[in-house]
Amino acid sequence: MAKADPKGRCFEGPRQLASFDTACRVALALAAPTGRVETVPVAAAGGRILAQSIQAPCSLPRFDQAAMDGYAVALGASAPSSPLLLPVSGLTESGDPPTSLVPQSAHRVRTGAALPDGADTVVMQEQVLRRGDLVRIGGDARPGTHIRRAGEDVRQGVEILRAGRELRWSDIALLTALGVERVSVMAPIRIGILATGSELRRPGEGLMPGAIYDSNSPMLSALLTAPGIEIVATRSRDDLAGLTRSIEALAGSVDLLLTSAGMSVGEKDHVREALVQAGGRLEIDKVAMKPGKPLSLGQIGTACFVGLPGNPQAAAFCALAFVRPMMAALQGRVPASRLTAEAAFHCHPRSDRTELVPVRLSIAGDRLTARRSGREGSHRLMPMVDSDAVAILPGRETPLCAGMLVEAIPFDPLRFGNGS
Ligand SMILES: Nc1nc2c(c(=O)[nH]1)N[C@H]1C(S)=C(S)[C@@H](COP(=O)(O)OP(=O)(O)OC[C@H]3O[C@@H](n4cnc5c(N)ncnc54)[C@H](O)[C@@H]3O)O[C@H]1N2
Ligand code: MOO
Repeated sequence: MAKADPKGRCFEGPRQLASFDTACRVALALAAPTGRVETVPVAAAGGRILAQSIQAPCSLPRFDQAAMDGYAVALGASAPSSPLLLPVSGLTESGDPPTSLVPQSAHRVRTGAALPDGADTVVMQEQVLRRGDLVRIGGDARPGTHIRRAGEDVRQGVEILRAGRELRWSDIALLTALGVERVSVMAPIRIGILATGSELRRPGEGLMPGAIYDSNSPMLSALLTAPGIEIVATRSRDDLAGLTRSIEALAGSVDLLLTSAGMSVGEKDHVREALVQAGGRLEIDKVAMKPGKPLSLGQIGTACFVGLPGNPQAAAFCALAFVRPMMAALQGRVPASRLTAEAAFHCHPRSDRTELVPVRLSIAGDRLTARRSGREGSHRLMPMVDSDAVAILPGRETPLCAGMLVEAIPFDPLRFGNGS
């Protein structure tokens, strides 16, 4: 049943503070993989999430080939006991079809050229003496060297890339070398950003006293932009009917709907109510965190809903802690891991809240350290400009001292162990 909140507005949903960890879990649970797939040219697939595992359609190298510019010869099992004088019987350039080695001869080869049939060794050209059509191969030539064997890099039929992997430049090289033209990837995740606030203007629009520029929408777009992510950003004034219409309109066309501001307890903070009027529901209404306490998580139709608080640090840190992992879940991939760093600061976090603080990371020897940046205040932008991660400080009764380990989320995702 719909309940009336203290301001008498009609609103359905939970009203107690969730812990930060609970909110992280709920966020991920709300974001079920969309399962939508499309095929794209391999050259355009960097950063996209592979939808189906791929088996090697052929081997790499495709054929036995020379690993050095030099001479292909047949030495047999052991090195020659004395220098060999051999006539040069042919030449294979890279790209030439394979030929056969004339017995008791040396065959000129370029790096990457098909090894002539019958040859078992390539001697580097720096290690031979050439006189006219003869080469002298020293007794130090080692049989079987400087040959790349067919299939030594990739064997035909083996699984080379697993579904869920974020394709990177090395994968593009591998797939192209194997002759793969198109790959099946997760179709783009659509994100709608709705900045609410009658005070908001765009740079270029006139700014009356008391108004501000909407920096949250471009900030969030920049923070969330990635291959396979489509973002549409709009703006709404602080009126319930307009906000409800904007939420309805966006929710029908996105997988993830983000609103900025309008989450607090002011007369004009209508986002929760607009969401409910538009047919949505809330799972989390407030979170025991600082900044970001008014954060809300829910669902509207098939879209996940994240109501971000308006203060820029609160909006950005909630996007890093909740929205980025939700994007990963919608794409069917594992969210990026947090980092562990040594605190290079001292503070007294609150016992009842998780604090998110901007930090600058640095590497000293084999230690990653996190130094707190800027002054407190979630309206401030400069601490974020001066940082490269947000540290997560769970509520604690005792001070956090320099040298203790803290978890941090880097602003730019670091990717290791890419899911396969
Ligand atoms: N009486 C109370 N007041 C506030 C509380 C509270 O618990 N009781 N919570 C505070 C916290 S914490 C936050 S965070 C903010 C959240 O407020 P809203 O989500 O309702 O956002 P607004 O009040 O509309 O704006 C807050 C702040 O952010 C600026 N803002 C808003 N949108 C943008 C934008 N697109 N770009 C840049 N800056 C934006 C806005 O002008 C305000 O300065 O509420 C506290 N108050
Ligand atoms: O989320 Mo608010 O920014 O804690 O101040």
